Amino acid sequence: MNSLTKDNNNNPRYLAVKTLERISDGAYSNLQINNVIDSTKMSEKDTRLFTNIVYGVIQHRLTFEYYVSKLVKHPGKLQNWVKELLYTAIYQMIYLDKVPNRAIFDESIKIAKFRGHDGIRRLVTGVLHKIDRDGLPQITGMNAIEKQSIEASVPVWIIKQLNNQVGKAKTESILKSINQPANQSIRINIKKIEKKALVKELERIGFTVRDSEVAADALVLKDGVAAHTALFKEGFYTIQDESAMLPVQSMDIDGDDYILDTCAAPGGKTTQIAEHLTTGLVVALDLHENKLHKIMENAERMGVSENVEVHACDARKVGDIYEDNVFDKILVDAPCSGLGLIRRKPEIRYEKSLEDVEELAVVQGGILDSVATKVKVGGQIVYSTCTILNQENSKNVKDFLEKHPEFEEIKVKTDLNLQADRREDYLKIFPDDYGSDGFFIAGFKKVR
Ligand SMILES: C[S@@+](CC[C@H](N)C(=O)[O-])C[C@H]1O[C@@H](n2cnc3c(N)ncnc32)[C@H](O)[C@@H]1O
Repeated sequence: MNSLTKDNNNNPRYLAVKTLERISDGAYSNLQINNVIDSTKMSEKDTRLFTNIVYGVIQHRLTFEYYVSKLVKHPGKLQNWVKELLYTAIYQMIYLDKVPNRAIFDESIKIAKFRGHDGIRRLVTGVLHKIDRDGLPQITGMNAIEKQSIEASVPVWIIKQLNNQVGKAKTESILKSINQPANQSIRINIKKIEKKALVKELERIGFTVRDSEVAADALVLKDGVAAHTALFKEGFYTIQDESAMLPVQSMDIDGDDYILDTCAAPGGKTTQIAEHLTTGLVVALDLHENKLHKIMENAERMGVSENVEVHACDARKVGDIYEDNVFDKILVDAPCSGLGLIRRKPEIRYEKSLEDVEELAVVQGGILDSVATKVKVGGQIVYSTCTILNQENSKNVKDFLEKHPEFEEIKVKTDLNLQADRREDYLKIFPDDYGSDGFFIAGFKKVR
């Protein structure tokens, strides 16, 4: 175990507290975590512990805030880093079976002493010993939704929306599933390698590999980091959630199609489209010019750059650039609140509000309206989001069909025929359905 030195550069618990302070000030968790991993010399084991603690505390933040509010006399007066330190200790005590409480206490008290003064050391020691002696405080004295919110660490407004839209039992099941670890899934580059051969290679270098229940070209990996292999660098696969593979699957692409991908960065779906093209082209747009290089980098790594063109453009203004009726297919993988990614990006739940959801729905509707004239008669638009609330999903489908009688909704098909007996044409995947991200996909055909 690391002991605290003056710079603490390699101590996973100390770094976790610092990283959590930055994230609670608004920094992105994945960027902060990657920065710390890249700029320090932690062992693989300590890197895993560091990442685990940071994500774990973010996932359970509301629960831990509640506990600390009951365990100290003046929670409002605690400095941020002391709160984060207590949360990291509580997380380890509850969720990390292999770490003995004694080690958690010693390390946490050392950090308290190093960063604070004797009073803080005494406070941290007192809180941890109280938990050890009496257990964690009961979550009581509030209504059922507030209790659910604290237990699952999900804001009340999200629970209320879900209760109204999918019912209490489904909401409960979603809440239970979102604090589980996310799957590590990859999409096979069908232009470069067959599934059987890739599985063999991955197993040879130590991965445990299984088929996905969601997407035929996906594999779910354990026991290694998919982004660190030569196979990844050489473009034999890319890292993508299983549900995120479904919008392109539903597009039924022909090799010579001319396709518009309106919200394309970092290019997960652009490269998937390009893998199906021979002489065809996918035009990938994104509002942010500085993100375009990511799309091309991915296309080059995957060996499909000849079939990809990129432009910076607000998708609500495609009318200024493209003629009407030119594209065979259009993908609108819209900017959204991302609530379907709650497992992979745990802080999303605290950052988004109902107002954001409503504002994003207006942007999404604007993009759909703007691309409607650009697809050929007989062509298709696929609309997708990685969120699970109706405002950004089925409501947009309904509004689009009302405004655009020249389109008909078509049933979304997937390679593995998911939810084949559903009543709706669109496909909704919730995070508890298969353990993949929540996603929404709808398809429209231009009939006149
Ligand atoms: C859900 S992400 C796209 C993910 C991408 N399709 C993939 O599979 O890798 C949405 C993207 O839309 C971009 N965006 C946001 N507003 C936009 C707009 N008005 N026009 C075009 N792109 C936009 C964002 O920069 C972001 O990269």
